[in-house]
Amino acid sequence: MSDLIPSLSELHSLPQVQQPSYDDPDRLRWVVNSLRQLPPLVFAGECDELRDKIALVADRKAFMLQGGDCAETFASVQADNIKAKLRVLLAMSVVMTYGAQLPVVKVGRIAGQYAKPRSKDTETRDGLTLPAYRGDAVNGFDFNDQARRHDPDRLLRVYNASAATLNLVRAFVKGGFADLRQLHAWNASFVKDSRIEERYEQLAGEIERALGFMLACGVNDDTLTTVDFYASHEALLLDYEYAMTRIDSRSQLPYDTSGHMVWIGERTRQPGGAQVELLRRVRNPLGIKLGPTATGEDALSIADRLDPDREPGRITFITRMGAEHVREKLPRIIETVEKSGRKVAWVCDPMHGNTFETHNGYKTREYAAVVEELNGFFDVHDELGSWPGGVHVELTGEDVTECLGGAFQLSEEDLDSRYETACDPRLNRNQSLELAFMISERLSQSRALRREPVQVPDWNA
Ligand SMILES: O=C[C@H](O)[C@H](O)COP(=O)(O)O
Ligand SMILES: C=C(OP(=O)(O)O)C(=O)O
Repeated sequence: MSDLIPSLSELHSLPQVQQPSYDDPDRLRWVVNSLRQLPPLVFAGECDELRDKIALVADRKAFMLQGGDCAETFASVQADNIKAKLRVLLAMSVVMTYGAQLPVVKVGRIAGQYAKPRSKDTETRDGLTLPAYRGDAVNGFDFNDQARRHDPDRLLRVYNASAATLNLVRAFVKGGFADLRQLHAWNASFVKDSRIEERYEQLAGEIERALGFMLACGVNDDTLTTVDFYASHEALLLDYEYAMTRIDSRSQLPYDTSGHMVWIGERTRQPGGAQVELLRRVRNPLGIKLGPTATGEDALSIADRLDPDREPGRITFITRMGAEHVREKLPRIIETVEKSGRKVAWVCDPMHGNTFETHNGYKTREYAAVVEELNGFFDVHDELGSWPGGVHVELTGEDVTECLGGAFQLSEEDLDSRYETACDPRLNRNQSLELAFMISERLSQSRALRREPVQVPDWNA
């Protein structure tokens, strides 16, 4: 492609984990070449714009909300589903922006989140062992031989599903759906728990009055009617991410055009590994997951590899320690990184360290543990004087029953009624909104602790 990017065979010669094993290399080659002919899904300039916004997060001037499905599926690429996800993310961001008086950078786990790293390569049911489901990008969810085969043609379906999703997302966020005057409409048939509903309706009413005042004063610009929304996913599959990497015609630099922001997972963040080798060459803003076994030195060594020039907004550390470990493990990591002089965005993923299996066999998370990890995250940052820059959550706009607790006190027995995730349990729309109120309170406290005046960054500066 260019000497700025290693060839696919060079990439595959590096240590790598969590990759599919395809049985037809010719077909894979054909798929990769076909993908390389297709237009980029996102534009380099949009990735730069997001990097600038994340730089504001690292600089304490904004908060980041990153959320969406654990695993998107081809079957769920439907208008209602995408709209519901967007609606919950927009409602959460309004709650946080208004409550904490801080701009919120909105990033979906969307339009590309189709590949999953797994703990085990296989799954056994009733004595039959088959390859584990690795996301629709790799194989099918159904438990039979044919579905579980790793099929390279699925990468083309990922491209098409991502393009269709992005197209609708762009239309929604720029075409009137995200108009702040629609706040009540986003809520129609939404929050059903009376406590949260009351809070949301009260907040929407206050914002409506404030907007009315602004409009009466003659303030009427795009910021009230449209939002900037970005797409992100885990850059897990080397073949796909390589095929989507393009040289930007403006800067002559490579960008992974499969999403605005891509992240490296907890299982694939080896500094000498293939994912890091590819992503260190592309210009996108990058997320790096850090679990409870990560040290401050690990964090620094991967950051040095991915971002030797310490470019503002390039690195977001997404910490997912688990509620049990966050207060013990996180401080050392933050201290080591901050002492090095690096400025990164610190984002809390309160989901991935808090997964367990119930007696009735469901993989789940307790809403209380999610809140507890977030409280630990805020407490640690408040104590160290660093900035709790964002949250990364697995959620859906539907009323699923996948995580326990929350406003409706979902119990293990309730999981049976709407457990629909293809991989890990997601917060439903009520739990998500409830979490947004909790975050907005903690954010206000963090800002008050620092006695920071309200600052409105100039996104376009
Ligand atoms: O989303 C993260 C991982 O893909 C997921 O937690 C792995 O789940 P597993 O342990 O069931 O394989
Ligand atoms: C796999 C994921 O997380 P982690 O790498 O932190 O386990 C994920 O966010 O989908």
